[in-house]
Amino acid sequence: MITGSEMAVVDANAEALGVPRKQLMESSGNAVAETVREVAEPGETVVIVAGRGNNGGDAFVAARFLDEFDVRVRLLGRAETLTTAIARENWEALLAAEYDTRELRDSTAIDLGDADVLVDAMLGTGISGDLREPAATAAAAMNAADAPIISVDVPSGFDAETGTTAPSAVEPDHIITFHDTKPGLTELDIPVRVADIGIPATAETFVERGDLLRLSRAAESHKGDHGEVLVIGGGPYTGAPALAAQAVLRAGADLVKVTCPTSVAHEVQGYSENLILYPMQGRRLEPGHVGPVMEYAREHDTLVIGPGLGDDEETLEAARAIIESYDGTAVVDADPLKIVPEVETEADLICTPHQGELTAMGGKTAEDWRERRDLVAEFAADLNHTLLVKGNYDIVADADRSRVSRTGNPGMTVGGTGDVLAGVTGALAATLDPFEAAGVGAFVTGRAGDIAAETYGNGLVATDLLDAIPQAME
Ligand SMILES: NC(=O)C1=CN([C@@H]2O[C@H](COP(=O)(O)OP(=O)(O)OC[C@H]3O[C@@H](n4cnc5c(N)ncnc54)[C@H](O)[C@@H]3O)[C@@H](O)[C@H]2O)[C@H](O)CC1
Ligand SMILES: [K+]
Repeated sequence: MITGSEMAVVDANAEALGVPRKQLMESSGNAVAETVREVAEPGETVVIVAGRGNNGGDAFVAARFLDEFDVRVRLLGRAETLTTAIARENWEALLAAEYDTRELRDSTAIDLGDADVLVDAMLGTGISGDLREPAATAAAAMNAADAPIISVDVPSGFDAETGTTAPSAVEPDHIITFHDTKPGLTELDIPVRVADIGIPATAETFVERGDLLRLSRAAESHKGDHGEVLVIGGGPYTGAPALAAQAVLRAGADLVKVTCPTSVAHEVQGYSENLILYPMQGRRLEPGHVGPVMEYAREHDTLVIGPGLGDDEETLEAARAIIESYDGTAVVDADPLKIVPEVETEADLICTPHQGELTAMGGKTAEDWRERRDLVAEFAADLNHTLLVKGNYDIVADADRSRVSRTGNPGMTVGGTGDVLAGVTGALAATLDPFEAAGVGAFVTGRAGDIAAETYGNGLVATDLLDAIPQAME
């Protein structure tokens, strides 16, 4: 089962993998035509009611595939109002070949009188709200007609996000849906056929450009609140927390604060005047810092804990206390990763180990990415946290899902790119769920590395990635 918005991601990912939407539409339309052939008898009249988007586009393709079949096809639609280029191209192909197309200007005068079969291609996954005119009147006319109705993808008026049906919706007798069934569709108790439209399986496995659609959706639902992130890092390594914090800002968070030992505060500040510091007395994180750090932590949407902290025993003890008393989303990177398998916490952790850190945590790795993905997924389920395992293919998994991101390049083995990844992921986790944040974080950071490599090749450094993050998120 797949929701309408998830379908849009997969669809755009298919395009990124070289299978453009117009090609998918060709398969969709073919499948619609096949269903019509099953429902209609030779010599009958099939009336297709087409909407303005790609749902209508599917029907235009279907009309072309039905040309050789012994039925009369009449197509009702409004060419000048089509909203997508591929629907328009398929409409124009019908006009050029002189198919029987008719303008549907006024659906109060819709004439379905001689139809033996109706095809409902008005609205698919692109619907928002109840049916508006002229679709509502056309739906009523179709429902009132005697002919069986075939709905394309979903009944027009059905919301593939929530699985709810508008009162004015088309009431079909058959549904031909694409790629996978949609939530609530089978509960309608109408025969549903699912057509394979040639979307590569990896359009759902790989994080690709389509996944960036999640960013605009998150921006809409969070209405201007892009999150506040606290980075807890620094000690033996001074640059790491500063890199992570700058990555947080580049990835679009509203505010970042860094809590780091006073011994490195000056250096962290030196990286950027945009960073706000909460210094902790001393040279490294210690158990005595936990109280005040937790107070800061509660004021933020997400934490990034680990960059540059080091592996001193007391530091790890403090890190453990912080993670155990936190209940939001936290990205855990570098040395504190090794304590994750033993921590008990309400927090949602996104752990970002490289292969070595993964094995130190007790996880397993393999040469083949599919095997590695399965091993990481198993380990994520054991931990009950999200894992983002860095490598030439980054593997992201939580207790029940896994994804693979293929962006990035060998130049990124330079120090500091992991800190950037932790920051980007921490920023994204303020508006996305942890699994999505990890997937998009891996994709965006690798893509920023690819953009940086265009200029610097193998000589790229972590700060080059920072500048490329906004472009990598487009
Ligand atoms: N996902 C895939 O892989 C493929 C899906 N295909 C088909 O495309 C539709 C979705 O197409 P889209 O253009 O996004 O939207 P729709 O055609 O469903 O509708 C958009 C159209 O409708 C107008 N509109 C929105 N809400 C309403 C309303 N409440 N009342 C009236 N009109 C409304 C809006 O303004 C637009 O003009 C999917 O379902 C599949 O059928 C392709 O085949 C490619 C592969
Ligand atoms: K439809």
